[in-house]
Amino acid sequence: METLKRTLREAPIVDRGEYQYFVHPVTDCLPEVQPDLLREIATAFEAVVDLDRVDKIITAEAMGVHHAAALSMQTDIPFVVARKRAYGFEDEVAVHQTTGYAEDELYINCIEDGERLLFVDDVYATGGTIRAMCDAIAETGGELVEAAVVIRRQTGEEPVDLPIEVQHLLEVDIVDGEVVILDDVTAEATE
Ligand SMILES: O=P(O)(O)OC[C@H]1O[C@H](OP(=O)(O)OP(=O)(O)O)[C@H](O)[C@@H]1O
Ligand SMILES: Nc1nc2[nH]cnc2c(=O)[nH]1
Repeated sequence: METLKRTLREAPIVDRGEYQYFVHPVTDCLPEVQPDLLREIATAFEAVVDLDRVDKIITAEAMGVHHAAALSMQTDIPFVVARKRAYGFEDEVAVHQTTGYAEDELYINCIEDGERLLFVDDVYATGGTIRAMCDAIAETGGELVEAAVVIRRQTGEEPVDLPIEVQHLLEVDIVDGEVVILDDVTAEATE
């Protein structure tokens, strides 16, 4: 995780209302996304998730998509995206997403009954997005068996209760205007 850690420590911080927000290729596709960073992350996901029991990867638009695509290419497991746009397919399930700074509607399509799913995302902060995804996935007929994010972002508040353990690759906080790495859970698994 050396590239990820180095680039996070260098990440610009912007204010989003009360919320301090780091800007990084993992979470914003800015500055530019380097292919070696995507590979590093996909390889680390392979090390911390039991992929043998996963039929399909699911992610949330927009900033989970590049991670799901990289992991899909590396594992040959297909992926779908919970989109911010409704398609109106018969089995579409709506997700009401609440984060620390916004609310949105997402829509899940194209999950088959009994499919075992891995939820992948860029970051987990309040847990609002994962909570909403868990509830909605339960309505699709699919089974959420694994969940993993690149970055666990501390917010100073307890995250919401979740029905599944969420793996993360790095845990970070923002202290005095800089990203601080609190935990690298992949250190033993990948190095
Ligand atoms: O744990 P939470 O507080 O729910 O925050 C995490 C969510 O916030 C971001 O999505 P956002 O809604 O900002 O949309 P984006 O992916 O389009 O940036 C991120 O991609 C996660 O999905
Ligand atoms: N880009 C970005 N997304 C977030 N989602 C939750 N916290 C953050 C953050 O600090 N930066």
